[in-house]
Amino acid sequence: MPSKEQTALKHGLPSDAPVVAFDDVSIGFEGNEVLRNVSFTVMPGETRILLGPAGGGKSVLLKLVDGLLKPDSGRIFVLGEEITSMRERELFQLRRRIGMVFQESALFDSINVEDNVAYRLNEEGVAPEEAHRRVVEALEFVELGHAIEKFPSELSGGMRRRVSIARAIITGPNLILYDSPTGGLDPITSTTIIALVAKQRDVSQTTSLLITHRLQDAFTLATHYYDQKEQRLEPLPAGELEENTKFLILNEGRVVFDGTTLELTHSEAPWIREYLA
Ligand SMILES: Nc1ncnc2c1ncn2[C@@H]1O[C@H](COP(=O)(O)OP(=O)(O)OP(=O)(O)O)[C@@H](O)[C@H]1O
Repeated sequence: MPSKEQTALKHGLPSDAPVVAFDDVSIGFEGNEVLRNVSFTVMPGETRILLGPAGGGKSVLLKLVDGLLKPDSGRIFVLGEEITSMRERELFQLRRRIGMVFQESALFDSINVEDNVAYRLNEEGVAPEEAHRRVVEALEFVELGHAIEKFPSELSGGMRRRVSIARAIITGPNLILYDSPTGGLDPITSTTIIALVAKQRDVSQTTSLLITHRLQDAFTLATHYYDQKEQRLEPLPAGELEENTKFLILNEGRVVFDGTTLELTHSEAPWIREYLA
């Protein structure tokens, strides 16, 4: 396992610098405040799981990280840069280092899997042979090498999610934002997607923020590691927790929990206990 310094170096950051930092961030729409005074940090190599009731502001938070929305107040730092005041051109550069897995996969139905996965490489003008090599590598990472010529309409929901993960990792991002990657999937297929999230965390040490509505997904990530040799999720020894996995829980736009798995499971706060019950 790489050291904290090695993981941070991979992100081009000093080891004590966060990959994402929110400082007193608020945003609202038409008079309704959606996030209120949100502050938290995500360190290099960390997988930060966002939980909370529907409408609590989780997707808005991810869009703020990607610079798709701007806060009304507060400051946001991503990969060492303050993005709050960035112009679109600078944001475009920064987004090249961020992979986004959107809700419902958001694939282009009129082009095949290869072209969907290669989309950002084509935008960047990467040579076709190089793009093909990287698409094959990304599809192999998500165990979908055989589907390269298929169209999205020919794929199952789980396969579509895997294609969207391949598309997000193709540029070798420093940060991945997963918006409900298991939403609408059955429990077995969800576990295959969570295994890929763990693989990115444990094999590539990529920092990520992940929204999920399934506590089961969250606790699987916190109690399992990706075994590269066996190519599957394995439980950590009894009593051990995955130390790079942390939680942020939002309720009605406020942070109601920010901490480790152990702190979460030992929380005495009535709202948290009820939420986890
Ligand atoms: N562009 C927008 N314009 C107006 N309101 C918005 C916009 N984006 C989000 N909202 C509102 O912000 C609130 C929070 O939405 P958000 O999608 O972030 O919640 P969430 O926690 O991700 O919910 P879910 O778990 O259902 O995905 C909702 O009331 C939503 O209607």
